[in-house]
Amino acid sequence: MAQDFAPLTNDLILRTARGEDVERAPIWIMRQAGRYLPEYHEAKGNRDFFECCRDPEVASTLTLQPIERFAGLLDASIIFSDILVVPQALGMVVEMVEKKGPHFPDPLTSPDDGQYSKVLNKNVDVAAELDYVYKAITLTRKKLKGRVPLIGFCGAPWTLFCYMVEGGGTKLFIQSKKWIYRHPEESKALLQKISEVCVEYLALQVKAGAQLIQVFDSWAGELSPSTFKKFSEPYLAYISENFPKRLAELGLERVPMIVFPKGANFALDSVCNLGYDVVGLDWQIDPAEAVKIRGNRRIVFQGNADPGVLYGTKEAITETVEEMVKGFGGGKKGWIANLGHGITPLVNPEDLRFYLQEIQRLTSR
Ligand SMILES: Cc1c2[nH]c(c1CCC(=O)O)Cc1[nH]c(c(CCC(=O)O)c1C)Cc1[nH]c(c(CCC(=O)O)c1C)Cc1[nH]c(c(C)c1CCC(=O)O)C2
Repeated sequence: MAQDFAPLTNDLILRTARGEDVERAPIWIMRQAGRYLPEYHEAKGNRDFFECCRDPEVASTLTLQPIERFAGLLDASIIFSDILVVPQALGMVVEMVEKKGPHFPDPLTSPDDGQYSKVLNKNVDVAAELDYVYKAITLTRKKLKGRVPLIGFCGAPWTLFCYMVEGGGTKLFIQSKKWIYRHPEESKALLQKISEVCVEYLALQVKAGAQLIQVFDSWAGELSPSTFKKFSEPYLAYISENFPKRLAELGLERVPMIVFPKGANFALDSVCNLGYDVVGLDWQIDPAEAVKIRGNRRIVFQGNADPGVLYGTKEAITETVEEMVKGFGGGKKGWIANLGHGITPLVNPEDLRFYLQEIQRLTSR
């Protein structure tokens, strides 16, 4: 490692991800830095969202906010960035529209569209295009001073593909479905291109200081069992196979890999064979059922309470945590506590604190 970072004083999530027995389940929360925190709005001010991602000082400040607010209750940090920086690196314009979400003014409309071949043939300099992310990671590692490990991430090829063809969020996935059912080969070529960029991007995040990585397949649940096998799984497998190889080429040690194929519980059995150390679960699967499907495979689960429970009473939170802890077998092995998806806006941060405390209390026994 080129950088000289302080040694970790909490490596619980790394030991858990490697399948070791642990004293309690490690905890982190997807989207733990973000809009539910008043200090996020304060630090962001009226800066543009991607401007915050591109400014290492701001991005590292935002990454540290939940770690500072919930000191002793979070066992990992995740770099403040977005999955859509990869489409930007591929040459697409992406804007974040206040209160609306991401918008691509010029999405990929069809294989004959000039944009498609431009993106497909672009020689992406992943080191240069996303240099600001690596700088943010290195600065964050310095500021963390070894308190907790830092997670790097990217979007899964299928999820990024959806954004690139839809031009933003969607409920119907009309364009994505047109692409895969009318232009399967051209879709696969684009998915492959995205996968290659993701491998390099993740490896360079590790070089900069990321200590584990997560691949977010937020739209996996829009596919059928058959199309998930064709348009998502092969590319998730490409990443899990080639990312460690790329690390080795760069002289870097292997780091744990997490995959989160949201909504794809129908494919959990085969997702457990994709080559990832950790599989993220959403709240639509019973932990005990997931544990049964896992069998004796050396896979660690991550998740999975309904993020909506944080709008509930303390009693509802405690009951949910009790069920989750029991379902995952107590938390001494094989489980990283989280929510089943990102924390949502308007959650009271103190209710998140109670959720974290309850997990710690019920897994420390
Ligand atoms: C699908 C997706 C995106 N981005 C991401 C995903 C995968 C996870 C998931 O499924 O939720 C991942 C992401 N986005 C963000 C992070 C930062 C790190 C963290 O988890 O704390 C991470 C890991 C910051 C963000 N990314 C975004 C914000 C909000 C920006 C703002 O309005 O201030 C933050 C803090 C904006 C964003 N970015 C994206 C959308 C759809 C939106 C708008 C809607 C929303 O906020 O949920 C794309």
